[in-house]
Amino acid sequence: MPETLIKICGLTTPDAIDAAADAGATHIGLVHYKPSPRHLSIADAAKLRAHAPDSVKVVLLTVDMDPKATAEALQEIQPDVLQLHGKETAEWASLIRSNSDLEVWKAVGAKDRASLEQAEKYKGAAHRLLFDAAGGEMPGGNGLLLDWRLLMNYRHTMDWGLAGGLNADNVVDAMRYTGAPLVDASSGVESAPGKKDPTKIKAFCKAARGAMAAGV
Ligand SMILES: O=C(O)c1ccccc1NCC(=O)[C@H](O)[C@H](O)COP(=O)(O)O
Repeated sequence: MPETLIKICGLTTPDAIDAAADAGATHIGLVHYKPSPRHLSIADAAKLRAHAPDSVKVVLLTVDMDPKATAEALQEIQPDVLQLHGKETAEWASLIRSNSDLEVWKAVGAKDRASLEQAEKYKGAAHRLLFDAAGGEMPGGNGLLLDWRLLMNYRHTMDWGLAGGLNADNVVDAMRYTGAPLVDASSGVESAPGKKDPTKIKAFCKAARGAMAAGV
């Protein structure tokens, strides 16, 4: 059985990266989006990227960033994954994919089955879909729970992941109901918006890894 991937998103300090890596996260997310409480400048994201150990893959998150600025950010930060969290088209995802060695992920607000089906247009353009709760104030990181029933028995045609309001208390049920191969948490492992809590990160990773080991 493949390992469930665990992404801790919106990290802003070296200590938080260490906490995620030590807890067994497979991916860490760095947000470059000015309105977010987790926003990092390109220079700060590059410093944190350099701090990240080889055991974790670094995911850079952008929102509708123009192609030139995206290319500059990728050059500077050298992430392993680019997560497009706005209204980026499949053509745009495909262009990035074909011009880089990056994994490209597309976040999709899952509000009904039709939104899942529409996301299939990213097949071949993005490597993975990240289903997140729709309708928050910000494009992501809202701590809103996605209705897992939408994903139950859904026949996925692409690699995918589950985000939206996950925390140590609900991640096992989320995995059980949806069979998610990747779980992603941000607000649920914070003590305040933008402030990651090492204890909550540890508890989240422990719960997800425990569920994985139990074959959930
Ligand atoms: O985290 C942010 O502040 C953010 C801002 C703008 C776009 C995306 C953002 N985060 C994306 C993520 O991958 C989050 O982990 C995901 O939306 C889940 O967040 P949460 O519901 O808070 O766990």
